[in-house]
Amino acid sequence: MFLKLESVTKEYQTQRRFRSSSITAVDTVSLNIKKGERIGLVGESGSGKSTLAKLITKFESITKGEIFINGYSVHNGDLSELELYKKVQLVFQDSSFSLSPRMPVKALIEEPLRNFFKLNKEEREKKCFSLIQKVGLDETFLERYPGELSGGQKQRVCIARAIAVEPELIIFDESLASLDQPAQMSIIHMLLDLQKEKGLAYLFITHDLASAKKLCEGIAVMYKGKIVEVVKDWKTDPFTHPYAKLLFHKNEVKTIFL
Ligand SMILES: Nc1ncnc2c1ncn2[C@@H]1O[C@H](COP(=O)(O)OP(=O)(O)OP(=O)(O)O)[C@@H](O)[C@H]1O
Repeated sequence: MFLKLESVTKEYQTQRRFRSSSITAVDTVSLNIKKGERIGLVGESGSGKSTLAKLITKFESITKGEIFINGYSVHNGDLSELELYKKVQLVFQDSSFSLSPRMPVKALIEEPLRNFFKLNKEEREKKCFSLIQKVGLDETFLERYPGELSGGQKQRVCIARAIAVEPELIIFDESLASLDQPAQMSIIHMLLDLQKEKGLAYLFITHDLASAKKLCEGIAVMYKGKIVEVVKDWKTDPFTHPYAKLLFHKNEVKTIFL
């Protein structure tokens, strides 16, 4: 098993007018993702999806439970930050804040290549060309600066940077939500091709079940901090939990009327 979540809980402490209370954002969640598996994580706003992504990538500390990558504990210090970063990449809804405005796209894509691989200048340039093409942009974009790109183009550069690391898992947290339908579809096709080529695993977080179904075979449904249902193949396995059924039904109705 590549990723294993065992009874993961995250509580946030809040302070209001001298009174402290806690919010359970993620509540005893267990989930497994195999190498090369594509899992959609769906659920309404506030159900704990982003918190779960932050726990897997150690952006947040865990309250209870444990997360394992290839059998190594993420929160108990078995993996260094660098090892974790090399294995798991996280792409946010608006990752453009991570793009330095003073660096051209080429330098931005070269950065992870320099950090993780021993390549000479020529090999690095070749890799940059191939990565920019993989995300559906042509090589002229390599000379541009982030400020000269549209939102969708910036997202593609962020995805190219994530792929450059050659991770085993990419977590997309509403990463395509700000893109129009054709741009979303073209990135989804690119991700499917890439998955076939490299055997990457994806955790695709969204509140839109329809887009999760386009990219993923498995769907995990989150509701009020808990994973209430996991179907390993949504084409054949029925949803049984009432909230998951409602979500699935809403999606069917939306598809019929579109
Ligand atoms: N830093 C924080 N401090 C306190 N509460 C938080 C914090 N971050 C998230 N929460 C709370 O945890 C719960 C889960 O939030 P989270 O962002 O994980 O939900 P989500 O499913 O990703 O929602 P969305 O789809 O709207 O992004 C929410 O009730 C939220 O208000």
